Amino acid sequence: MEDFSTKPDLASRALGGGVVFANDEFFAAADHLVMPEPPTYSPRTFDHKGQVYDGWETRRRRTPGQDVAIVRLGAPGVIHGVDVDTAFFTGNYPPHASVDALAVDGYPTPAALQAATWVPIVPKSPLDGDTRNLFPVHDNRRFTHVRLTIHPDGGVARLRVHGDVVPDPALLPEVFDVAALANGGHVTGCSNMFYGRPDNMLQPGLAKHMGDGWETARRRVDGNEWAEITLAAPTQVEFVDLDTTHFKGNSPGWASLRGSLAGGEWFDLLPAAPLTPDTPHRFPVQPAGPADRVRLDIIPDGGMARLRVIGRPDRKILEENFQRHVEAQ
Ligand SMILES: NC(=O)NC(NC(N)=O)C(=O)[O-]
Repeated sequence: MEDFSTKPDLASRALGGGVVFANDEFFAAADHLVMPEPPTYSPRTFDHKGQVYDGWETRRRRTPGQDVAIVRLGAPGVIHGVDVDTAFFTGNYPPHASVDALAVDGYPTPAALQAATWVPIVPKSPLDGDTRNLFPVHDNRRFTHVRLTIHPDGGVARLRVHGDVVPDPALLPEVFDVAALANGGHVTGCSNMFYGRPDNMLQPGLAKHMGDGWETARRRVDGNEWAEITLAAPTQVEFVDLDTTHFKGNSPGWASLRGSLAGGEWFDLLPAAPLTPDTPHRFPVQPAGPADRVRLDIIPDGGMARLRVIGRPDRKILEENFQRHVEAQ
């Protein structure tokens, strides 16, 4: 079985995910649940409420019940697994958790979300403290929200909701970035990710710092490093952005981009071009037929903050993909 935790985190704040409701945040705010950075801990650090935690922490319950937090996914999609990470919660982690999901249009209020009928995706399950707790999910439907319930109370550092983004074509323009995670692009392979994961390149906005991009180790043998990205749909590519921002002493010397359709031969979208450190390059692409996959070669190695593949995707395929995951609802 494929390791679901390598798939994008649909709940991540990096994609615009957010906590829209929590019934109790006495010790620590539920907003921490969706932060993209790994959780941290500083022992014997107290604020006015108690020990400071990088997570969501409720008070000790003195009445029966559970605590809940509702998360709006940054990018709606099919959920392949959930990680309830209790990092640093030792004497105060919840002994059990369950997760439900919901598909809803528009921008519902917290009250409407609480009143909705949720679909169980992880039944009430035991948790371990101070560790990731991974639960596979088998449901082919596209969801927009998740609800974490902790039984009866305690602290959770992060809630990661790993899956495949399924964008709503009705909300997408004719021409857009078909490599963006938010639009359904995703990494399907890479030669080296020593310092930074290649799917960082597909995150929205400008890279915050060097750690927010794809970075390889220094290559000491012949050849070059590469990453392969599956696009949102077969696309006529018009522009490619290769952004080396923050990579000053470790930008690739050159880069090329090739495309392929339906597993066919690779063809050039951008023949090897020299790159400048710390620069958001934009290259026009000569129409060369549609591609549903691209391969970025960085020569010989280095870092890339962002990769954008801007083009005109096949609307019919976007629509079919969307319908496949909403029909079941
Ligand atoms: N030492 C603690 O962590 N105590 C309490 N939590 C905080 N945040 O102080 C508790 O009751 O779980």
